[in-house]
Amino acid sequence: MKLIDISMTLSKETPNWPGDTPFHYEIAWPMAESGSVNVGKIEASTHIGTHIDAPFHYDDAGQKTDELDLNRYFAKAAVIDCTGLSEIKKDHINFKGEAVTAVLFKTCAWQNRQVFPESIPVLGTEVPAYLKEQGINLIGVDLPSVDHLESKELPVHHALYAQHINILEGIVLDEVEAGMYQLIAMPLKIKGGDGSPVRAVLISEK
Ligand SMILES: Nc1ccccc1C(=O)C[C@H](N)C(=O)O
Ligand SMILES: [Zn+2]
Ligand SMILES: [Zn+2]
Repeated sequence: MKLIDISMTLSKETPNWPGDTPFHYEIAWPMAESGSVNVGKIEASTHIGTHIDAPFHYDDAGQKTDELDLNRYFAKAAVIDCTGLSEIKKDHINFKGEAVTAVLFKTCAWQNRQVFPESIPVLGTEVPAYLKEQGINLIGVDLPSVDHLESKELPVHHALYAQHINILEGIVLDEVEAGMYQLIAMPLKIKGGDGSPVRAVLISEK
């Protein structure tokens, strides 16, 4: 069984959403002071790097990070190659395989992970209803958002939410072939949270 890491590295080079809290790590209590151990301290937006959005991120009444159903993040997942598309339409979505509950879109549109992208491909607003019909309850993108970066209305976030589909953002799929995998991407149990960084991995079904 081979794990494929599809997570971004968290460091001071990890680009944050413009204006949001950057990632910061420091050794707050070095061994020389504590006498026994190095102890670190972290600060960051909950939407840093590879992360999930809790529905509370886009709806005040939505589910919080600690209330999420973890089954969704331990899922049979189809990776779909959408390289070069500026809008992903439902015709691009073809996967075979039973009991698939997650679809991961490989766009390869965010190559340099040390810089926040200027523009990104988006999902067509008809895609969520189609995915729901296929039994999907989680989608993932190799991008910092499922909507246009300037969007304030977040039509795709809301269209997914209306279909009870959760969102995983910032995965790295450049080296991953289209096909079927087991996905594991567990959010931290942050009480009242609006999202969480995750360590996302795939296990090949082959
Ligand atoms: N961190 C932010 C700060 C301000 C405005 C949006 C964001 C976002 O994170 C939006 C993005 N669609 C996201 O869910 O990750
Ligand atoms: Zn997010
Ligand atoms: Zn989002």
